Amino acid sequence: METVILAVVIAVVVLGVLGGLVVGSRRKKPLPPPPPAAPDITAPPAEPHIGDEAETPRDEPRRTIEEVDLPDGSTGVAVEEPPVVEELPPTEIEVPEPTAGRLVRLRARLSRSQNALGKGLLTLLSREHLDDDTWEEIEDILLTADVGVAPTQELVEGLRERVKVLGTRTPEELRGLLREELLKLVGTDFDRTVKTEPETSKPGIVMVVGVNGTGKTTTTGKLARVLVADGRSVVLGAADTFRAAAADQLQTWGERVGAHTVRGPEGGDPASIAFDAVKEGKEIGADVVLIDTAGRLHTKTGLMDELGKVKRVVEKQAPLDEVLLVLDATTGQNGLVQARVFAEVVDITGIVLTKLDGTAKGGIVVAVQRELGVPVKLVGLGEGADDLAPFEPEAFVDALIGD
Ligand SMILES: Nc1nc2c(ncn2[C@@H]2O[C@H](COP(=O)(O)OP(=O)(O)OP(=O)(O)O)[C@@H](O)[C@H]2O)c(=O)[nH]1
Repeated sequence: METVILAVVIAVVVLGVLGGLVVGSRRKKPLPPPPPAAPDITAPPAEPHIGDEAETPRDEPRRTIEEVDLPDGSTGVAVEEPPVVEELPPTEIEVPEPTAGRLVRLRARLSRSQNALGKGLLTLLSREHLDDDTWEEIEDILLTADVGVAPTQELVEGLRERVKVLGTRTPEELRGLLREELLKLVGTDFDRTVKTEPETSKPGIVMVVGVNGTGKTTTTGKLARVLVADGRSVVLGAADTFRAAAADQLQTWGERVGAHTVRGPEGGDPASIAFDAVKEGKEIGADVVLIDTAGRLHTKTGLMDELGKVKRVVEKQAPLDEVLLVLDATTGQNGLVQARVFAEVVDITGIVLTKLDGTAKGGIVVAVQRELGVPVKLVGLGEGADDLAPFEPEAFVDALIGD
């Protein structure tokens, strides 16, 4: 019996020792490194290029928002916040520059472009002997500046007479003489205010006309700024339905100063848009309605008739206070022919000479007033928003002859 017990004990001890050895050796063995996880290879996303369409995944049919399961909060998956769409701030209303003294402010542009006229005349007049040749040169300078034949002769005669009476001349005296004679030509008696305050009831109605590309839309926009600067409220009528971008262009001008634009479909009837603009101006109690019309060649009878119709339709509601003819000063004498035809179709009451900053032909101011008997009321002296100035003869002549 004892032998059996002993044998069992020995067997247990031997088994225990063997088991311990095996476990111990397992503990000491370093574990082999785990096999590297198979890399999840996906093609790198290609950089999108400007104009690329965003692709929809091809294997997933499109789902509507109702079909998309929202993750329930219990899964612990972080729910991404929807992106916050920032509201665009409303277009900021600009405060246009005051209109008073704009021409003086823009004088440098005028003098730069008109230098040849004033400086040339002064140089010639300063010659010791003013012989016939010199007077002819003076005439040439005036004609080159598009003053026109009759006004040129008047000016030369006037100067000749006064220089003779004066005898010896100082530069200051000559400048004074020339200034007076030029002022006579430009005219100081015209009423150059843009009529926007009707005697009976509001609003004042202004229509802007002219051939293509003279600057009508730009001028209408700038004029809205002039009026807003003077404290008036404005409605714009985009009756240029011919040029696709014209209504947008006008509306942008309007938005900048808080003026509403009445517009219609592209290619629509300009007369009905003009009518609606005046109607709206009346309804909201605006001070002025400015109507921009499409550019048209004075030689196209059909288009000129259409312009007459726009005027007549507007006048069913109230008479027009101003019909402004926009002339591009760089076209010089060609503008006169246009002016004549436009004046026949719609009574022109004022002239806007644009692009005077880019031409030495400032004499056109004189010529066009003579041609129509209508004053230049505004001049465009650049592409900037406030580069439209009420025309002031003194400031204009001073810019021509310099200080
Ligand atoms: N330098 C200069 N450019 C001007 C002036 N006035 C207008 N322009 C430019 O002339 C170009 C034509 O102006 P718009 O106002 O589009 O001409 P538009 O008469 O309405 O043109 P249509 O509708 O096609 O007949 C634009 O580039 C204007 O910026 C100005 O006084 N000086």
